Amino acid sequence: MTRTKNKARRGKGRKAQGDNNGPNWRTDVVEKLDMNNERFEKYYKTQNILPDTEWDDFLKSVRQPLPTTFRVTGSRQAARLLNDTIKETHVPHLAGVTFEEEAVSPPSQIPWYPDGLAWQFNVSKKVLRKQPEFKKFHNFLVFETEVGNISRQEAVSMLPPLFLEVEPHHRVMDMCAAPGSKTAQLLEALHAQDTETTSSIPSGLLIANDSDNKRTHLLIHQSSRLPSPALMVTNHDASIFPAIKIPSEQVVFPSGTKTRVANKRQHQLLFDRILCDVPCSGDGTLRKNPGIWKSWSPMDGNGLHGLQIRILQRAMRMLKKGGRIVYSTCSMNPVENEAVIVAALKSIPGFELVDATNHLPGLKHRPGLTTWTPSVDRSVVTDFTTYHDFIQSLPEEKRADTKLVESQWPPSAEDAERLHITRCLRIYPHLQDTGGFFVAVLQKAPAPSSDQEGESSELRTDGKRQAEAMSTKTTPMIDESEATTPANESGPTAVLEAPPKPDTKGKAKAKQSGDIHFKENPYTFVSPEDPIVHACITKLNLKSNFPASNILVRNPAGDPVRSLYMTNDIVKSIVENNDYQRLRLMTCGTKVMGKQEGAAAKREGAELQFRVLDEGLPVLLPFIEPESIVTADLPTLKILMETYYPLINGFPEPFRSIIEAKTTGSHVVRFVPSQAGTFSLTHELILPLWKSNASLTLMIEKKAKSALSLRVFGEDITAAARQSGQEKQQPPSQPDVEDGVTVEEAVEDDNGTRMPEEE
Ligand SMILES: C[S@@+](CC[C@H](N)C(=O)[O-])C[C@H]1O[C@@H](n2cnc3c(N)ncnc32)[C@H](O)[C@@H]1O
Repeated sequence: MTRTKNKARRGKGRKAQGDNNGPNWRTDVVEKLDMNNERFEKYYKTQNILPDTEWDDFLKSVRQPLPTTFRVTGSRQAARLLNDTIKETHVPHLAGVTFEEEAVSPPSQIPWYPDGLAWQFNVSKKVLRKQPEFKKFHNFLVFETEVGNISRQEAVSMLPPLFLEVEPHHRVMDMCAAPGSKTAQLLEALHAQDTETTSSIPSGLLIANDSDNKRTHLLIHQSSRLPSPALMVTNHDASIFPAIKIPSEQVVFPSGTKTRVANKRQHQLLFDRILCDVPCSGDGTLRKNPGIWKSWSPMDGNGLHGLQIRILQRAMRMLKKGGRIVYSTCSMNPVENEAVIVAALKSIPGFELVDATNHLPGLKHRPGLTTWTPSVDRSVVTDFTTYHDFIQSLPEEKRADTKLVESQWPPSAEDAERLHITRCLRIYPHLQDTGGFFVAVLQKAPAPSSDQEGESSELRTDGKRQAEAMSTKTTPMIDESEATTPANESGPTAVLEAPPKPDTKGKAKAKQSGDIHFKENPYTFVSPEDPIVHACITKLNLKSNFPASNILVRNPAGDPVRSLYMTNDIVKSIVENNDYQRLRLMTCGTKVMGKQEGAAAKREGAELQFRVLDEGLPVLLPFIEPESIVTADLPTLKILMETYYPLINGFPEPFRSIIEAKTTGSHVVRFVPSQAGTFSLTHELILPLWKSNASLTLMIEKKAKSALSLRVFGEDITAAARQSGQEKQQPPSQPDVEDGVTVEEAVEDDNGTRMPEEE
C-alpha cells in the first residue's frame, strides 16, 4: 500500500482509514516493511510531542499492528440487541480459548465508547481461520458487516461524532465525509429515537459532502445501511461549499427578530453541528498503513495546511450562533492541527475552543501543543522559530516564491494562552493501543437576545458571555434568523496567509476534473393525488398522517417509474428552494418503494406493482395500520428462509389461511417471539413479503437473509447458501429447480433480492 505524495495531498492517502467494511478481519496484517524513517523521528522529536520518557514506547507502538476494532451500528435500540448477542453469546464462548497452547483473549469493549457499543480484539489470522470458536465469531462479523450491522472502524476514527453531540433536531454538515464511517455515526445520532423495528423521521438534517465524485458513491452506499429521510449527499469542494437557501417557514427566529428580516422569503441555511474531518497527511494511521513509513515527509502536512484552514473557515461561516464544529485529522503534525485552529480562530471572531477534555471518561489524551517548529523542506530543516526568520534567510528574489505561510508557525505565547490551544486533544498510539489522532471542538457564541439581525450581524467577542457558554456542557441552541448571505461571502480571511480566492479555484478545479457537466436526474416531488402514490397508500393501508407530499422521484419526466423516495420536511424545502445542479446533489432521502418486475407483478396492473423495500420498511412502518400487518412465527420464517419461493399451501395454519385471504402483491409480516425446535426468536422481526398466486417470497437481500439466519438459527439455512455449497462441491450440469422456477430463471433485483421472473 504505497502512498504517493499526491494521494496524501488529496486526502486519499487515508482511504483505508474509513474503509471499514472490507472483508479482511485479520489483525496481524503488516507488510514486511522497513518501519523506519529518520525524517519522521527527527521531526516529531523536535516538536516535543511527548516527554522523552515516553518516546521509546511511542516508537514501539507505531511499529505494532493495530488491534481490530469495530462498532455495532444502527439506531440505539437495534444496536443494543446485537451488542447483547456479542456480550452474552459470543464473548462467553470465546473466553478461556487456547490455540497452540497459548491463551487467546476474547474481544473487549472499548472503555470510552458510549453504551459499550465498540469492541477490540487482537487475534492472528491463523486463530481466526483455525480456532473453531473464533472461526464462528469471524463468520458472524463478516456477515453482520456485509449487511451493515457492524462497522469495522478504527477506534480513534469513532471519536469526532461523539464530540459533536448531535441531536435529532440538529442541522448537521459533514464537510469531508467519504467513505462515510463518521457519517454513519452522525446519522445514528440523528435517529436516536428509532426503535428496534421502526425509523423515526428526525426534524433535523445531515448533509454529507465530499469533493471526490467517485467517493460520494461510497458514501451513498455506506449510508444506505441506515436509510434516512433526513440525509442529503453533495459533491463540492468544502472550502467553497455554496450557500443553501431555505424558506422562512423553516427558520426559527429568535425573539425580537425584526419583521423586515423574518419577512424575507428565503434565508441561508445555517448548521447546528459541522464535522470537518479534513484531508490530512495521515501519519496517525501508520500502524494500519505501514507504507507511510517509506513515503512520509513533513511537506505532506505543509501542503495541506492552507486547504485545511479554508475548509474550517467555510464551516465557521456556515455555523449557527451557539453551534459547534469538530475539527479532526488522523495526523500528529501540528501544522495540520493546532496551526489550523489558531489561524481559523484568529481570522473569524466569536469562536472558542471547548474544553472537552473530560467529555469521554476513559479516553487517554494529551493537550494541544502551544509551540512547534515547521520544517521548511523535506529533509526536516526546523531551524526557524519564526516565519520572519525563515523569510529573512531566503535570497530576496526567492521570497515571493515560497509556498510556506506564516500561519504554519506557532502563535505567540499570549495568543496560545488566550486561544486555549491546550484544549485540543492529541491521541498517541501508545496511550491506549490506537492510531494517532487530533480533535478540536469549536463553539460559536450564542446569539445575544438583542441580536435581531441574526447571521448578518457580526458577532461581538464578548469574553464573559462566551466563557459562560463554554462551561455549560450542552449549551442550549439558540435558533437564529438566517439571513441571505452569499455563498462565498468575504468575511475576515486568515490574517496570516493569503488563500487563493475560493470561487476562482473552485471553477478551475471543476474544469480540470471535467465534472463541470453535472449529470444527475432531477428531483421531483410527486403529487399525493398521483394514482401510483395513491395506490401504494391504499394497498399498504397507510394512515392518514403519512406524509404523502414528501414522496420524491428521480427521472427526467418526474413520474413514479421505478423508485419512490421519502424525505423529511427540511430536505424537501432544500430541494424545492435550490437548483440541484448548483448544489450538486447526489442523492437525498431514502428509497421506500420500488417497482416490482416480472410477470406476476405485471398482472397486478401498473399502480399495484410497487413493493415495500426492505430498507424503506422501518420508515413506512409507523404509518401502516397494524391490522394490515400479517402475524407469523418462527417455523414460518424458517420455511421462508430455506426456500426461495415456498408454496402457500405448505405453510402451517393459521398463517396459511391469513395469507391466502390477502391480495397478491406487497405485504408486511411481523414475526413474533416464538420457538422452532431448539431455536427461538427472542424479539419481534418485521419484514417485507411478496405474495404471488401460489407462493411467497421474503423480500430481503440475500446477504441480509444469511445474516438473519446466522443470528436466529446459528447457521446459514438459506436456499442461496445451500446452492452455493452445492456449487462448490459439484458444478451443476442441470439447472436447479425450486418450486417450479429454475434458479437460472430467477433474477436478482437491484437490491440483491431474489425474484421469480415467471411463475
Ligand atoms: C479523512 S477523509 C474523510 C473520512 C470520513 N470522514 C470518514 O470518516 O469516513 C478526507 C476526505 O476529504 C475529501 N476531500 C479532499 N479535499 C476535499 C475538499 N476540498 N472538500 C471536500 N472534501 C475533500 C477526500 O475525498 C476524503 O474523502
